[in-house]
Amino acid sequence: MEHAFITARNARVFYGEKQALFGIDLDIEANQVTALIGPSGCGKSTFLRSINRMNDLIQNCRFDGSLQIAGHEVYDAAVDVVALRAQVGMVFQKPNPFPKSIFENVAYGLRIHGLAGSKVELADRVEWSLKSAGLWDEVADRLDQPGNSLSGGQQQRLCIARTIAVEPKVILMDEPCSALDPIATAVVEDLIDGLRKDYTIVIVTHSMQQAARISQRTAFFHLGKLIEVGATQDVFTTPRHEQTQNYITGRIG
Ligand SMILES: Nc1ncnc2c1ncn2[C@@H]1O[C@H](COP(=O)(O)OP(=O)(O)OP(=O)(O)O)[C@@H](O)[C@H]1O
Repeated sequence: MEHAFITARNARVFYGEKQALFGIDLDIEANQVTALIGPSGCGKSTFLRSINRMNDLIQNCRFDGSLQIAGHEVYDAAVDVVALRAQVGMVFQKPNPFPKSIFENVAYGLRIHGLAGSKVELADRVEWSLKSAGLWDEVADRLDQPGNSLSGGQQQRLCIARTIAVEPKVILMDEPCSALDPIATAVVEDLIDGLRKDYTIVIVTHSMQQAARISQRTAFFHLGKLIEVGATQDVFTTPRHEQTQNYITGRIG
């Protein structure tokens, strides 16, 4: 049997003495959007951040178990974490462009990862990334202006462009639309749907409507455990567990 692109086996995460994830077994398929849902504090973000070892940046945070991407153990001591985070990019809740120009926001990662040889190549790659993020037409004539002069939705697409620029395999998104208005949210949701043909996307969302709109698979977490995972439509229409049912009908969370 073929393995899923990302596999978590008995994944446990601790913050000091406190255990936040309890033995997560989860398969994430390539070129799909997988939504992580569940009540506040259930461990969605902790799980998301363990995929690219963002949790390493939190003091006292420890991972146990196995997490593999394309058959490679992410927590192997030999893993180059900087390279891993380029391969497994992340988009955050609040758009966080660098305090640099629109162009530099995208070019920066290309430079530090040595992905553009010449000036022309760099400019081409920036243009391609901004096009892929659906932002090019809005910024082509103002590339030298600060990234934070853009609207919230544009800034989030700039952050997506920056992530895409370094050619990741996986894009992690932690509530990427929660700071956006409904119109900007719809634009970013359309973008995510388009991106999945080239990337594997894992998204944490508080919005069940959003999970239903954009994901193919949904994983429901509760109190640090993975309660159920399945095709999004099945999880929302015929959940197998009472806790899932309670959450999606608004009784908990
Ligand atoms: N930096 C940290 N230090 C200590 N405990 C933490 C830290 N981050 C998260 N936790 C704890 O780990 C558990 C899971 O938190 P996590 O943020 O992953 O949940 P979540 O489902 O993403 O919540 P939310 O939807 O509110 O963002 C919670 O009990 C939380 O208090």
